[in-house]
Amino acid sequence: MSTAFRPQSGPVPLVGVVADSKMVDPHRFHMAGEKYLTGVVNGADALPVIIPSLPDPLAAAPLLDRLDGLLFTGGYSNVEPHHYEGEPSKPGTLHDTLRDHTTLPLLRAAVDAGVPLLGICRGFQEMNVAWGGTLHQELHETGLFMEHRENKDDPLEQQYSPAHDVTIEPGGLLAELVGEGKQQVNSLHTQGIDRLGIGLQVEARAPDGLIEAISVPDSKAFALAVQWHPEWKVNESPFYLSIFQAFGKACAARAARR
Ligand SMILES: N[C@@H](CCC(=O)NCCCC(=O)O)C(=O)O
Repeated sequence: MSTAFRPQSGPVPLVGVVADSKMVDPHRFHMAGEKYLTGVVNGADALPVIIPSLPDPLAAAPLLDRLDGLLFTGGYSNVEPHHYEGEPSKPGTLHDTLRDHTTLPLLRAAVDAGVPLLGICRGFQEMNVAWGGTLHQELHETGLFMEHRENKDDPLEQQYSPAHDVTIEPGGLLAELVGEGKQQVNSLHTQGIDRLGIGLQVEARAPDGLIEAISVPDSKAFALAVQWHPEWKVNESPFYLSIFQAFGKACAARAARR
């Protein structure tokens, strides 16, 4: 599937994609995974722009004025536990302080401003924390859940292949999109929702009861976050594609109001 942007009727939505901050040799870079960018192009029919996680975070208002949507991506780093009064991370845990400082306030600001947003994996966990929820830091050590991690030694295709069902909860955005019932999703995460954020709605659960998708029911605009990775070969899964298309439709509606 070409990633060349397909012309469409109406103004082209501009979608901000949050960046991970990483040191490459002596310099700090701000990066977003390619599959998120192509997911925005091929799944949401929109133009992606990377939003840096600067030491002095960008002011939200002028940014949100210019954006038609925001994608909060997955990432190997974990939200720092002090953001949810969690126990200190295990030694060697990867964090991204700058990303946390950008995304946690930006999520709230985007909902307040009526900017559509989609959260994926780490972005899903950020939404829960931004709404006052907490995380299990090592799901596999709780004894409460099945294995949700990928095997990093497997080929990527296998890591991102369907791993378990999720049951779509009645009355939410996902139920509107695909109906209640079960959907197959991939699973590449060590952490997960413990206490649900205040005012968030559960959209889907794994067979072990773990919350796998949430939304902000009182948001003026589309505000959904999922623990799995719908950006992975988005055009090859009707379920994954329906999520990005619903997000893209909300972004296009904002663009059309400009
Ligand atoms: N670090 C968190 C979130 C996991 C996550 O986002 N994994 C995907 C990383 C690679 C990608 O962007 O696809 C956790 O471990 O729960």
